[in-house]
Order: sequence, then structure tokens, then C-alpha cells
Amino acid sequence: MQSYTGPEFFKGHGTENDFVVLPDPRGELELTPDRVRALCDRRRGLGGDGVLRVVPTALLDEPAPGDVPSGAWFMDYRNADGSVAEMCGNGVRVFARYLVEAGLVSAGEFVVGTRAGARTVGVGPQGRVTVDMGAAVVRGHSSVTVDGYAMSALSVDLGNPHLVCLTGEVSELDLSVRPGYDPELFPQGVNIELVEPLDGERIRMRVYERGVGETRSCGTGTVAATAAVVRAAGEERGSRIVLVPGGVVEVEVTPETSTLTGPAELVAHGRLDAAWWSCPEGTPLTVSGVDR
Ligand SMILES: N[C@@H](CCC[C@H](N)C(=O)O)C(=O)O
Repeated sequence: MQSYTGPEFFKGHGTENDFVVLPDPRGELELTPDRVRALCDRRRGLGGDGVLRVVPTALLDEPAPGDVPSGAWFMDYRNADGSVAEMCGNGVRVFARYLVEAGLVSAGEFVVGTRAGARTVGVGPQGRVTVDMGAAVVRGHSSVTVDGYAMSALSVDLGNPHLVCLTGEVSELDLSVRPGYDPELFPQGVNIELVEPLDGERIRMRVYERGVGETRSCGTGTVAATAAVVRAAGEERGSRIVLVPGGVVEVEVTPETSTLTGPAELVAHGRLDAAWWSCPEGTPLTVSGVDR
């Protein structure tokens, strides 16, 4: 008989960028790449674009950035392929929603720790969450190859790396294969956004995420895309509504910082099979207790 007494999990998404949330209040979960891949596997696991481990900064097993208060909750983010990333804009909104729903913080404004530094989040009514994402730093120009087409791209840093291509109709391009990019400039990989300006207020975006593949949304990507579009318009500040396959978010950029606002949903809660969690890699993941 299996015992579903392993780690607790939640499942959530922000504009269909979906995550497994693993509460780890005592800092004792060993999140190996194999476990991350199994959790994110859409057939043998729970399925997700990434994992969000919820751990007190004081119990983190790596040095936290200097601006993260030791009393803050830290978002230990992993991509679906098991790799570690610095920041996740949709993930941090889901993370914040979890903290409020679990009663770990009060709704309103609070700080979350990430590998990109401290991020102030505001959880409002109906699950809308705003995050101060910090400055979108433009690093220069590069190029990518998407679906056989060479395109110029703007390198934008949101704590994690992005290459933004301003282009025409984005829906026709094939993103099932990783776009080509300069590996010398991005030895750790890069997230690639295809962006179609629709009018002065709205842009459409698709994304190929480092460590995942094409996803339905990418919060840091929407900020990078807005920064690129605002810059292309010859402005240094501006806001855009960003249409992604999984929904809509709002972004504002200034020279000093940027904000991302959008939905964050929690859809399930349960416990992993304890035997799976402690057993050798390769054993199929089983779950139970999905109650919502
Ligand atoms: N989906 C995220 C970005 C997640 C990390 C990214 N794949 C990377 O490796 O940098 C977002 O919403 O920002």
C-alpha cells in the first residue's frame, strides 16, 4: 500500500505558465534535478513549467543576494529540465498568492527573496498580483534564428537573460525547436521572445523559455518585451498590455524599475507518495489528494 505522506504540494499558474509549489518551511527538501524533472513531467508527474520551493531565506542552502531580508520567504525556482534560474515573473506571483492563501503573510505588500534579489509584491483582490521586477537592463544587440529565419534581437536582463525579437505576425512561427543564438554571449542559455507590436498600447508575445521550451507565458519575458518596444519607440518609459497565449498581463517600465501585474491561480493541493520521494530516480511519480 502506498503512503501519500510525502512532501505537500500545490499546483498553480500565472497566465498558464504553470508551477508545482513545494512548501519547505524547515529547509529540508532535497530538490534534485531528477525530482524536478519528474514533478514537471506532464505524463508521469504533476506537470509544470517549473518548481517553486518555498523556503525561509535563513534556511537557504546557498548565499542569498544581499538585499534579501533574512526574514523573507525565498523563491527557489527550478526550470522543468531541472536547471536553476535566477527569477520567474509569473512564478513569483503564484508564490506570493500561495504565501497569502497559506496564511504565511498578510495580503498587501511584502518582500519575496529571489536569486535576482528582493522583489516587492502586492497581492490584491481576485488573485491579481503586482510585482516590482527591478530595472530591465538593455545589454545590446545580438541575433537569433527562429524557424529558419535570422532575426536581430535585443538582449535585456531581468535578473535572467532574454533576447527580444521585434517582428511581424508571431503566430505563424514554429517554436517547437529551440531557436539558435550565440552561445558565447549566453553560455548559460537564454529566453527568447518573439514580439509583435499591435498598436501603441498592446503587444503580442510568444516565448521559448530556457530550460523548458515554448510556454504559454513568461513574466520576465513580458517585461523584457515591453522594454524593447518602448525603446524602439524612442521612449525611456512606458506601459503595454501584453497578450500571451495563456492570457494577458500589464507591464510598466521606467529607467529605474518595472512592474508586472497579472493573475495568479492555485488550482490543486495534495501530498506526494513518500516512497517515490525517497526512492531511486526513475521510479514513476504517483500523487494523490488533489482536492481542488
Ligand atoms: N517563466 C518565467 C521565467 C522562468 C525562468 C526562465 N526559464 C529562465 O531560465 O531564465 C517567468 O515568468 O519569468
